[in-house]
Amino acid sequence: MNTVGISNELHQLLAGSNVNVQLSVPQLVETVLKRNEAILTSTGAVSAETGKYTGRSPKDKYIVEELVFKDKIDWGPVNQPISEDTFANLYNKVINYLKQKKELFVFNGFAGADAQHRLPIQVINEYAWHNLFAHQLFVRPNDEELLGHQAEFTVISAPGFKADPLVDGTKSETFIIISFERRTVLIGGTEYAGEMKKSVFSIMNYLLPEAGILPMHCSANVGREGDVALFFGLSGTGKTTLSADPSRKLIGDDEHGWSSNGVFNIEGGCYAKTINLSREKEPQIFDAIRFGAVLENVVVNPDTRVADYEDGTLTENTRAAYQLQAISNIINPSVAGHPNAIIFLTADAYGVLPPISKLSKEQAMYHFLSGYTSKLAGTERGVTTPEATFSTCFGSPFLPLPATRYAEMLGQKIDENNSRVFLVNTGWTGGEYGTGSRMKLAYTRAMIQAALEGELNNIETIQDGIFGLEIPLHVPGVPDEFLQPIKTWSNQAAYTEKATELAEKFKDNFKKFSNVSDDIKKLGGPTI
Ligand SMILES: Nc1ncnc2c1ncn2[C@@H]1O[C@H](COP(=O)(O)OP(=O)(O)O)[C@@H](O)[C@H]1O
Ligand SMILES: C=C(OP(=O)(O)O)C(=O)O
Ligand SMILES: [Mn+2]
Repeated sequence: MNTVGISNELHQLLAGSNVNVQLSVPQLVETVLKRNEAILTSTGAVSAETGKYTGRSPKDKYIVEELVFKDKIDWGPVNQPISEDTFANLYNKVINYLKQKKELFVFNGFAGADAQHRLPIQVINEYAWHNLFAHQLFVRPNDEELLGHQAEFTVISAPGFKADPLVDGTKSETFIIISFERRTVLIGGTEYAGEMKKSVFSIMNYLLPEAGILPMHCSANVGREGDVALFFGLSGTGKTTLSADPSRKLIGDDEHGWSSNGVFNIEGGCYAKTINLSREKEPQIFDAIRFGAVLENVVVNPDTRVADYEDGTLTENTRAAYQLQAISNIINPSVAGHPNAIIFLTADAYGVLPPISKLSKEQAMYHFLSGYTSKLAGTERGVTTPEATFSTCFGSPFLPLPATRYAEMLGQKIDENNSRVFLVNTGWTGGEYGTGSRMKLAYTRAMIQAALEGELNNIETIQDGIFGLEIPLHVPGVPDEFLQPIKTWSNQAAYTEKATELAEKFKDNFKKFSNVSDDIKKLGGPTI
């Protein structure tokens, strides 16, 4: 076996296995096709299907309850405890399972584009296409970095290994378990590649705050003047779509750290939704899907091998994974200065939040902690229509520490850097989900452009009567009446009723933040 780059313990455990370490992208593509794990498509990308699991399984995600970490983790439905024994038992079973495979695939690289703050990681895969995904999504080492590479965290993904809940102490056949003590993520039972990247993100959400760095579930790009913008949002709210902007260089589409030097990407690639993807609306993403890219659950014509992005038969959560370099205007390495503008994206299925509004400092903190949005179909198992949710910090599924820890850091950083904050509704307008329609992407882009270019700094605004948000009266390229939700509803009483219902939900949800300052409680939320 080629043992270069395998940690000692694993080396012993996997002795005798045929381990392919650090295959190149062409080698991986070749292997994926040879093993019939995926098919080649007309653009040169490969396309894989993941069977039963086409989105994340949050209910099957655990953190091992280890003494040193026990008091730090925010235990609950997101961070479910699992015992050390349960983990050890599953770990051994997974290793034994992997040893029986004809070949395995290993990627050595980093989480974190900033050399000062990165985490050396190792990803061990049963499937070659998952290893190709790891190559695209994580930060690749150069030759010199590879020589000195010493993994500090290992991700083991064995989708073909299914747990037996009765014996193994899991809830289902699927498990995603993080052990901070053994510095390992163990994944079994699911083929959805997103689990690998999001579990590494969860690890970084634990490790970075200890180093004084704020980890963020956001995309980021930089303008001609070097001005940095962040786009926070839960899945499907537009982080990837809106950060791909021909007039701004992409830093990253999903996970970033904010240190005392500025922001850096945690990843080396993007994971774009491809449902209804068109070259006309999203040219950069469309063109990134070429050789080396991995399509997931996209329906492909078996003869022409043309991908049909309109087809959501397998899932709404169809995806493409590609390295950042597949986008033409990126910043490399993915490191930039402090954010000038911060945008909170929310896909409001009630259709009552303004398409863009300016937030005061208190409102920014209130909305960051609230993290109101809708879970959109597909990304999590079982969600088939938009579901209103409050996801603290716009990323609660990935936060091992209490939300207030991240919020305090954000508040301080916004103060220090005078970053402007906007709330952008990329969800529904003219009525709630079902009667209204999804916000037009071209309008959202126009509003974001205006915000980032400073055009909304000193303009006339009107205060929303229910949420207290400052709504601009005019935005270039967007009809005035579109800016105020009440004007987009045909029945204004119905609007008020729905908006009030949502405002009450905000207030109920915020009750759990008892330690938050009175200013944020009084000035941040709905005014009714
Ligand atoms: N107004 C809008 N703003 C942003 N995205 C929109 C809008 N209308 C429709 N969409 C679609 O919503 C999806 C947003 O998903 P994505 O950018 O991948 O979200 P995230 O990266 O936050 O998970 C894309 O498929 C995009 O085409
Ligand atoms: C990959 C995911 O994130 P996003 O939809 O934000 O890209 C996910 O939540 O599984
Ligand atoms: Mn995304």
